[in-house]
Amino acid sequence: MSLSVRTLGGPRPLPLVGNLPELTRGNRLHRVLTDWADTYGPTYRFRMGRTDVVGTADPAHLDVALRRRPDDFRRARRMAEVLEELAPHGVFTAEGKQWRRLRHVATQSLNAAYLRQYFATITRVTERLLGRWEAAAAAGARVDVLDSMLRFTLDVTAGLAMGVDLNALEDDGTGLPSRMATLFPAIADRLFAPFPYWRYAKLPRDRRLAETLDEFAAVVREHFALARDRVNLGRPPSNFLEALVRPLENEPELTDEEVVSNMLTMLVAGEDTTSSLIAWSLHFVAENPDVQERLRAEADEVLGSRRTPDDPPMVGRLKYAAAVVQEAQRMCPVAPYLIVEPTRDLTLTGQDRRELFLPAGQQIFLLNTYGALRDVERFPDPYAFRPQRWLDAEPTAETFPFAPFGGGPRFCPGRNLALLEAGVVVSVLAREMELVPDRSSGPVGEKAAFTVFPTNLFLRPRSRETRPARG
Ligand code: HEM
Repeated sequence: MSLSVRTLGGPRPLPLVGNLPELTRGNRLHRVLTDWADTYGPTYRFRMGRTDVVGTADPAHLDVALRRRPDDFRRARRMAEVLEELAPHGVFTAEGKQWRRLRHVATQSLNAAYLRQYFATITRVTERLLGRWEAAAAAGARVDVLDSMLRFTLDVTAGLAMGVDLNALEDDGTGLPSRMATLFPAIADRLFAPFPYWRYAKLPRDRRLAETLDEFAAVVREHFALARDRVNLGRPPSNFLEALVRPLENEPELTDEEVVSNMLTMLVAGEDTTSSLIAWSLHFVAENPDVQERLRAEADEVLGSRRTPDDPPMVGRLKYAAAVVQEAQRMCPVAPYLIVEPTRDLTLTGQDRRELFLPAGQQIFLLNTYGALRDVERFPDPYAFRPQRWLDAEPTAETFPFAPFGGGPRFCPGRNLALLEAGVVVSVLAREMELVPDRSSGPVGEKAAFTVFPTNLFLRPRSRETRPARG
C-alpha cells in the first residue's frame, strides 16, 4: 500500500495561504525547507496557497527524479512559465525534443576543449579584477564582494558565450552591464510573487526589465549576425553563439528568439550562481588566516613568477584552492533546491522501502544539498570550515544527498567553468593581497531568491608586503 501526498507529515497550513508566510519570511526559504526535513522526516508535505507540495531529501527519490528526465520528470511548470515569459525556449526550461537539441549545444560549448580555447578570456578578466582590488587596497577602500564577482562572472560568461567584452568590471553604473545586474533580482522577485500582477499591470520596474531585455536582445542579434557570417564562411564554431548557428546535423536552424533566450539563460545560469560561490569562498578565506596562508604557499609554488595561471591544467594543480571552493560550497550551497514535477502518475520507493504515489504535475522541492550539513558520516563536524576534508576524503556511501550541481541528464553543464573561475580567483586574490573582513555594516547574511547569495559581504584588501620575485 503506497502513501499519498495527503498522508505525509508536515507543518500545519493556515487557511488560504498555507505555509507561504513561514516559507517566505526573512528570505530563508532553503533553511525552512531543511528544518522541515529535520522535523518531519526526509519526505514531507507543505502547502503553498492551496496547493500541496512535497519536499524531499530522500536520496532514493532524488536519484529517480533527477535521472528520469526529461521523460518522467520535468522542471515545475509554475517556475518554468515565469522564466519562459522572459526567455522563451531557453535550455533551462525547455523540455522533450527541444531540450535535447539545446542541451547538446550547451554542453558542447562548455566542454573542456572550449574552456581551454577560451581560457585567455578568464585570465584577461582576472587581471582586470586584480587591478580593481589592488586599486581598492591602495586607497584603503573596502570591496563589495558580491557586486565585484557579479561583474567578473558576467564578463567571463559574455566573453565565452558570445565573444563579447562587456567590461562590467569597469562600468561606471550607467551601462548595459549594470542594468543587467538588476535583471536577476527582478526575475527572482517574479518567481516568488504570490500573484503574477505583471500580466495585468506593469510597474516601473517591469518596464525597466522589458527595456533591459530588449537592449540585451539587440546586442545578441547584432553578434549573432556576425557569428552566422563567420560560420557560413566555413569557420568551425568557437563560442556558444557560433555553435547556435548550426545546432545539429539535419535539424532546423534556431530562431532568433531561441538564440536570444539561450544567451540570456547562459548569462543568468552562469553569473548568479558562480558569483555567489566565489564570494562565499573569499568570505571563508578572509575569516580563516591559516587557510589564506596555505592558499598563498600553493599559488607561489604552482604559479611561480606568473600572476595568473597559464591554462586549465595549471589550475588543476591548485588543489588546495579547489578544496577551499568545495568546502565553501558545502557550507553555503548556492542552489540548494530544485523544483520538479512528474509528467505522469508515478509511484516512487523511498530509502526506507515505503512507496509514495505522486500524481502527474505534483510539485516537488528536491533538497539536493541537504547532506552538506546533515551527512555527518561523510562530513564529520559539519559546521567547521575545513578544506582539508576534501583532500583526505575517502569515498563514503551517501546518507543524504549533496549534489550542488544537480544530477542526471540535466546536470549543470557549467560546472567545470564555475569551478575553474572560482579556483583561479580564490588563488590569485589570496596570493596577491591580504583579505580582511570588514564588518562595519554589520554581520554577513544570506538571502534566498532563486539562488542563495551572501548579503552585506565586504572585504578590505591590503597590499601584501612580501611577494615572490617575478620573472
Ligand atoms: C557555482 C556555480 C553553479 C551552480 C551551483 C550551478 C548549479 C546548477 C544546478 C543545480 C542546475 C540544475 C541541474 C539539474 O536540474 O539537475 C544547473 C543547470 C544549469 N546550469 Fe548551472 N550552476 C552553476 C554554474 C553554471 C555556469 C557557469 C553555467 C554556464 C555558463 C551554467 C549553466 C547551466 C545551464 C545551461 C543549466 C540548465 C541545464 C539543463 O536544464 O539541461 N551553470 N546549474
